[in-house]
Amino acid sequence: MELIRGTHNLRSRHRNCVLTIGNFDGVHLGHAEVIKSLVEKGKQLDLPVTVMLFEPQPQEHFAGDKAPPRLSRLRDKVQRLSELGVERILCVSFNQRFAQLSHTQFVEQLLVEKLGVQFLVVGDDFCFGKGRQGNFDTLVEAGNRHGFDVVPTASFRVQQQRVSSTLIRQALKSGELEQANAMLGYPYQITGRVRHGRKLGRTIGFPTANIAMNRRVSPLGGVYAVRAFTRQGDCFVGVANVGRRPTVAGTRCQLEVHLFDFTGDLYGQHLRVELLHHLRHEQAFDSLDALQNQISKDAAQAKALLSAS
Ligand SMILES: Cc1cc2nc3c(=O)[nH]c(=O)nc-3n(C[C@H](O)[C@H](O)[C@H](O)COP(=O)(O)O)c2cc1C
Ligand SMILES: Nc1ncnc2c1ncn2[C@@H]1O[C@H](COP(=O)(O)OP(=O)(O)O)[C@@H](O)[C@H]1O
Repeated sequence: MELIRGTHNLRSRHRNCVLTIGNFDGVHLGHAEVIKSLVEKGKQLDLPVTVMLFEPQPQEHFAGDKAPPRLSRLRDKVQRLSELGVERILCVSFNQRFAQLSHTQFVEQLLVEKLGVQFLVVGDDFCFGKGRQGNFDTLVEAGNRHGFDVVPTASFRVQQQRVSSTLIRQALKSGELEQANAMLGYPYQITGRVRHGRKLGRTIGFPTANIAMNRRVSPLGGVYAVRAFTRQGDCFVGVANVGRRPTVAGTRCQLEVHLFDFTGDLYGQHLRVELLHHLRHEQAFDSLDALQNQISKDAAQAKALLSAS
C-alpha cells in the first residue's frame, strides 16, 4: 500500500486508476462494500485501487471544534483500507487553498490530469468543489466528456438502517456499543501509548493503564468490558473507563484500562483497546472506597460478559 500525502506528491506513474472519494471515518461495513466492488473493478481493468481521502476531514476544516468526534485517525484508516485491498491512498490536505478549488478544477486538474481516473465510485449525495457546487450529476457529465465511468455506491444496511459514520457516532454516544460494532464490522477501538498517571489506581487494587485522548474528542464515554492488544501481539481482557474521572478531580478525557490476570509494567507501550460491552456511565463517587467498590462490581460484570461471548 502506498500513502501519497498531498496532491503535490502525485507523479505520472499515479495516473490511471479506479477511484473512490470520501472521509472513510471508521472504515465501516458500508465503506468495506464500496472498497470490495472497487477491488473487483480494479482486477477487471487491471488498474490500481485508489482512495482519495481528506485530512483534516472537510467538516473539521470548516467547523473546527464543533465538528463531530472522529471514529478513526488517519493511521487507523490507512491500516484498515489496506487490509481491504486498497493499493494507493491519496491523502489530500484539506486547507483554505484546496477548499477554494472550483468543482471543474477539482475534476479537470485532479481527477483527469493528475489521477487519470478510469472508474469512479461515489455516493449519489456526494458534493464537492467551492460552495459544494459539484455533485453526482456533474461527475457523470464530466465522465462522459473525459471518458470515465461514474457509479453510485450502494446503500449498505444493517437492521434496515443505512450504515453511516454519523449513525455509528450516535450509537456510541448513547451506549449502544453492540449496534455500533455491528455497523463497523469490528469492535470500536482506541489506540495509544500508556502514560503515567497519579498512581492512585494501584492503591485501590485496580492499577489502570492510562491512554490520553490528546486533542481527540471521544465519541463515547463510560465503563466498558474490553480486550487489549500490545504491539507484540499479547492479548488481555479487562475493564475500562473512558472519561474525566470526576471522583479524583480529573480534567481531561482519557481511557483507563485495568487488565485482568496481568502484573507488570506497561508504561510507554502501545495498546490497542477494543471496546466490547458497555457497562454503565461514569459517575462522581464520594470517596475512593465507593469507587473501588463499584470497580469490583464492574470487573465481575465484565468477566461474566467476556466469558459468555
Ligand atoms: C472499571 C473502571 C471504572 C471507573 N469508573 C469511574 C467512575 O465512574 N468515575 C470516576 O471518577 N472514575 C472512574 N474510574 C477511574 C478511576 O478514577 C481511576 O482509574 C483512578 O483514579 C486511578 O487513576 P490513576 O490511573 O491516575 O492512578 C474507573 C476506572 C476503572 C478501571
Ligand atoms: N493489571 C494491570 N492493568 C493495568 N495496568 C497495570 C496492571 N498491573 C500493573 N500495571 C501497571 O501499573 C500502571 C497503572 O498503575 P496506577 O497505580 O494506576 O498508576 P498510574 O496512575 O501511573 O496509571 C500501568 O500503567 C501499568 O504499567
